[in-house]
This record gives sequence, structure tokens and C-alpha cells, in this order.
Amino acid sequence: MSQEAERGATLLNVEELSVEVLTSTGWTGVTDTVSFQLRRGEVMGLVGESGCGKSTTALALMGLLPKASARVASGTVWLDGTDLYSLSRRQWEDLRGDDISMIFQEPMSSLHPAFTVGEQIAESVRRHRDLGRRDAWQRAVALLEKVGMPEARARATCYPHEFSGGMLQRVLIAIALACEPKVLVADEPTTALDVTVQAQILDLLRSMGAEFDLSILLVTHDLDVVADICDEVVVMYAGQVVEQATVKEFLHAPRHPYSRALLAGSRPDGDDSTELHWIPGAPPTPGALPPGCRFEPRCAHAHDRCRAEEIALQRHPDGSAHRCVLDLSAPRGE
Ligand SMILES: Nc1ncnc2c1ncn2[C@@H]1O[C@H](COP(=O)(O)OP(=O)(O)OP(=O)(O)O)[C@@H](O)[C@H]1O
Repeated sequence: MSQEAERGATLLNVEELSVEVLTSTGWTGVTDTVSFQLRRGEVMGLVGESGCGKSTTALALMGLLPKASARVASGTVWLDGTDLYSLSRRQWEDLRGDDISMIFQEPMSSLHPAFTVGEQIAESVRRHRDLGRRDAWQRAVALLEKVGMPEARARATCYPHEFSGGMLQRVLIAIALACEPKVLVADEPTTALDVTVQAQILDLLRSMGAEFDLSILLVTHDLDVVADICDEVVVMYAGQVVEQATVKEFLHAPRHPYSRALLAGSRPDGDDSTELHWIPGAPPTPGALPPGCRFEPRCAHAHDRCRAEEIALQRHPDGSAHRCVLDLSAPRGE
């Protein structure tokens, strides 16, 4: 079997995506030629410290960048063979929900306070499927049952403020899955929840992913979450992809010094916290990038070449990639 077949066919192909945002000095790049491939049925973690461009990337591939302050400068996103940036506004609206859905950290901000959750799920179903009100309502109740909502029929008639954060995230997952999309983009979906509820929502995502044959792009800063449910990882630093690897490769033999630093920092002695908060220094701000490698000022392995030239992303035959003159994964011996 070819390596491509073993890893599954590519469903979402992000090619050289660069996004700019409007700052006091004008349009400034915040992501730079981001490329990765999400395969069918795969759960991919998009990780990196705060400000590295994870959410911007996620919004860009949903066509949801805030128009006044952010724009795609270059690059292409293909979803199952469709060039997303060639779509009209109307086609984007049809695609979102139908083929690709997104859930956010704060479920409350995605729901309308004045409508019951059942109405909101049914509305999402009706927007994409030719169903009458009664059938859409039945589907909403069935979806709530599927995402583990107790007493789904009764809870469908409740308003968002009547739910806990974890239950609201289940409602959002029900809306996201209402039309059985191919891809779910989840931006820190468990960050606002307490630890027990986080585990339940991750279990739900995992089981929904398997049941619906979903590909999931999971934006997270939590490496426990990555280890728990992801198959593949894309590591971003200062707007660039610095490593793409299977979770196993990433956890046991990361190639890039930044990946290694994240992993080391997520396991401080006597503390099982996995927040990415400890690497000395801070990522550069978008308008003030160092010459050469963007991680060089914080890198324990840096040398002259890293300061002198930009480092290209190297692609490897097994589908992984890294952006460094070194390869720290000694066992693979490159
Ligand atoms: N609409 C915007 N206008 C101005 N700057 C923006 C906008 N959106 C993002 N940025 C800037 O782009 C950079 C990347 O932000 P982004 O939210 O994508 O990072 P992130 O990795 O998702 O971080 P976090 O984990 O904190 O959400 C940051 O410097 C951020 O301030």
C-alpha cells in the first residue's frame, strides 16, 4: 500500500496560505505560506503558543476572517477538490455547515439567546436540507440525543442560558454535525470547560468523528489533548508551520527545536500541566520578525546560518515536514 493510501486521502489541502491583518502601520502578515493536508477521517491538532496564527488559519479556511481587519493575501484552500477561494459568498454560505463546520471556545457567543436550542439546531438543518419544520425539529432532538444531552426532547425547548458550558458545547457540536459535514474545525473547544467536562467533550468529539467519518482540525494549546485524540500534529510558530508529524513522531521524536521545547515545557517536574507557557522569551510580534529563522532568538540549537537565512519547510517522503537546518529526531537519522 502506498504511504498516501495508508494515511488516507487528502480532504482539506491548505497551500501556502498567507493572511494579513490591519495594524496601526498598515496590512501586516500574521501567517506565512501555511501548508498542511488533513486526510479523510483524521484528527489533526494545530498547536503553538498564543499569537502564532492558529485561529487566524482556522478562520481563513472557513472564510470567516473579519473583513475590515483581516484578509487572505495569497494561497489556496482545497476542500475535497473545490478551490474555496474561488467560491461566491452564496456558495460559501452553502458550504459552511454542509461540508465544513466550526465550533469555538465560547459556545454562548455562537448561539442566539432569544431562541431555544432546538429551534437553532432545526434552523441549521433547514438551511441546508429540504425538510419541513416538524422533521427538522425531530432531527434536532435526535441530534441532541446523539451528543449525549439527557432528556433531549425537553431540553430542546430550553434557551442557551439554561445550560452549563459543557452542555452548550454539546449543543454546538449538534449544530455543527447537523448536516454531516466532512470537516469540523474546533478552535479550543474545551479550554473554557472544567477538566472532567473537557474529557467528556473530547470523548464526544472522538466518537462523533468516528461515527460521521469526520476529519477534525483541532486548534489547541494543550498537548494532553493532542496526545489524547489527535492522529497528526501541525506546529505553528510566529505564523509559520515549523513541523507536521504524526502524533507518535511528534511526542517521541520531534524534529524541530520548537516542538521539542513545547514538549519539554509541558512536562515540568512535579507538575502535569500542559499549558504552553514557559519557553523563555516570547514569540516575535507580526511586525517585528527577526531575520532568518523566526525561532532563532529563543532556540537552544541556533547557529550562524539560522540568523543569516530564512529556513524553508522541508517535506519528507512519509508526509511529515519540518522547518529547521537540524533534525532532532535522531532515530530517523536524517
Ligand atoms: N482581526 C485582527 N486584527 C488585528 N490583528 C489580528 C487579528 N486577528 C489576529 N490578529 C493578530 O494575529 C496574530 C495571530 O493571532 P491568532 O489569534 O491567529 O493566534 P493564535 O495562535 O490563535 O493565538 P491564541 O491561542 O491566543 O488564540 C496575533 O498577533 C493577533 O494579535
